[in-house]
Amino acid sequence: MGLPSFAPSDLETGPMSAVVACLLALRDRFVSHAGEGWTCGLPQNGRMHTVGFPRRENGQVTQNSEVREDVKQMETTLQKVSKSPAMSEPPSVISRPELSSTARHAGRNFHEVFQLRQGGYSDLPSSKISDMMKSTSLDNAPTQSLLSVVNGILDEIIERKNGEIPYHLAFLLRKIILEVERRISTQAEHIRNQNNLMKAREEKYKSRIRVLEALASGTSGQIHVSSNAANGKAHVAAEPVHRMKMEKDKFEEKRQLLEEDQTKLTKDKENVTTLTKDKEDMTRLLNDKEDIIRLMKEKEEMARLIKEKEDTVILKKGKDGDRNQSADEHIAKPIMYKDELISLMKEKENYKVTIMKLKLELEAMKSSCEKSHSLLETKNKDVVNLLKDKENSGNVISQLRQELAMARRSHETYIQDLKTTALQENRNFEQRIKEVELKLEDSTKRERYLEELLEARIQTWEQKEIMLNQFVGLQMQNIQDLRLSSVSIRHEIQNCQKRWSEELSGLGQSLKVLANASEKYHAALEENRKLFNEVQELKGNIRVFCRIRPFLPNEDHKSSTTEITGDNGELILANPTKIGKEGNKLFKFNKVLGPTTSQDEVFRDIQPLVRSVLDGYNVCIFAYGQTGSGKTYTMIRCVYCAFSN
Ligand SMILES: Nc1ncnc2c1ncn2[C@@H]1O[C@H](COP(=O)(O)OP(=O)(O)OP(=O)(O)O)[C@@H](O)[C@H]1O
Repeated sequence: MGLPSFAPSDLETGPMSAVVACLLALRDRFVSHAGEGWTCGLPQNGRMHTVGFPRRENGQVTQNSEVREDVKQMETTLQKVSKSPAMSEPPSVISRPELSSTARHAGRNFHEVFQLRQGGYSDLPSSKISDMMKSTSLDNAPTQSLLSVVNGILDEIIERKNGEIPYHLAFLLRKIILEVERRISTQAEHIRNQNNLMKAREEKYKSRIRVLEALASGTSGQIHVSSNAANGKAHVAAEPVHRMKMEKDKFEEKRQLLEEDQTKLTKDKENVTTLTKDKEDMTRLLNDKEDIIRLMKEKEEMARLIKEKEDTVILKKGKDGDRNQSADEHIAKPIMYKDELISLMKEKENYKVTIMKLKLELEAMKSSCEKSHSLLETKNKDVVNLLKDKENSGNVISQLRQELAMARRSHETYIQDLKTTALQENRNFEQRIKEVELKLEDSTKRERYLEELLEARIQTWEQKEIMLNQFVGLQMQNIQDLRLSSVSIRHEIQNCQKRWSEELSGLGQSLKVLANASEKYHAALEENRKLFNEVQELKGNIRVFCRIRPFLPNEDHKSSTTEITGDNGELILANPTKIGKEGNKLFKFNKVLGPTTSQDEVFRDIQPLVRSVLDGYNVCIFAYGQTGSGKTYTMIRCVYCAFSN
């Protein structure tokens, strides 16, 4: 049987699975040794058989095919266990309080049994080993104890010269190896989960840093808004307080998350410590294997010594042959040497077989050790990477803590500002409350005054309503009276209308009579006018009147004399200073108006001319005479009388 080969890619992608495969190969190797009928000897041709592990049932050994089925079943179970997330946590790190005491007790029992043993493992009673093989004992036993047990059993196998191994011990070895495989696979899964957790945590920290940056940039804006709000609008002041509470809650949540992360990191650190211990155990196992190799070398040395002894025996045999030829009394000695030789030959054969077997085991163990060593180196690198990740995480955490402290300081400053603003706002609120209370008192007083006024006005309006009702009643009565009177008036109007219509008809007839009379009057008037104008024409179109002004008070009455002879318009002027015709001059006019003629008499002569003007005739009147003779006096009077009439 050859050990499984591992590609570098396998080592990179799944070092834990490679370790599991290696241990499985080791297990199969041991099982194959044990499967050769309770005594695990090598065949004569030196080849290893892949024989399954036999089981004892009712004192009989079962067939190898059944054993192989069991082995396959166990391998399948092992794969399931290594892949199962429920089994990913090793029992050594179980933290449940109800199991911890039981686990400690079982682990102590296991350790006591396998460390404080008397003699070899094969000397232990099968009942005790079966007790130890119970799932609780193996599950709760420390890994170091398990490895030491494996080491002890391997030592015992090597020490046994014939390679025999008891069934129960081989089964125990197999179970322990399975348990170790399961733990290693669980650790691998755990490390993988830790890697994923670290990546997720890194993403979370990055997102938190972004959130903190956003908060740091948004906080100043909020302060600015709150300061603006504090200037005038008091009702907005409650909003910053609410926002402050929300910010505080957010910081509390972040703090809790950071504490949880710190706890998780502490757990990771503990897991890394456990892994480091496991690594140390594996290193110790490797050292033990090196001791095995050293023992193998010693065995080789021993074989060499046996060969030398054999050579010595052969030489002795040659000497004894010479002695047989020389003496008969020494017959018994060769027989004794022969028996000794036969036994030595048998022993030599056994040693040869053992040496061959050990050589093969040594080679297999060497290769497995090398692979285990490379796997351990890979694991060591993983552990180093994990430690580096842890350091980086620590740096990130310290950086985040610093940022958190800065954010906390800024938050405290912001809270302080908000408190100051809140105090100021409270003062403003108190002042406003006082003002509002004063206004409320004023409004209460005013309300009372208004209520009283309202009551008075209601009473007044009630009185007015009563009066109005009375007035309305009176008015209604008056309306009734008026209606009655209006009916009577209507009757009267109708009677009047009848009378008026009758009178109008009478007036119409009178008007017709008057119109006829008027027409006749106008006709007579026209005729009269014609006759008047004809009279005027007959009187003369050009008429000359002479008016004699009386002497004014400052004039001499004896300077001139006038004499009017009659109404025929003749006038004689007498000048006493002159004789003859020169002393009496006769003038003839249409009419002569004397000094005693009044203005009305003058107008009486002019009035027909005025009527002719109104009838449409052109008339011209002008005055002629000496300055101061009385022209203006006469004309003004005539015009005045004409317009006045
Ligand atoms: N018939 C009269 N009776 C009394 N007084 C008269 C009469 N006629 C004229 N007088 C008086 O004679 C005066 C002169 O009259 P009037 O001014 O009319 O003269 P006259 O001719 O218009 O003068 P003149 O050419 O300068 O304008 C006035 O004081 C006026 O009162």
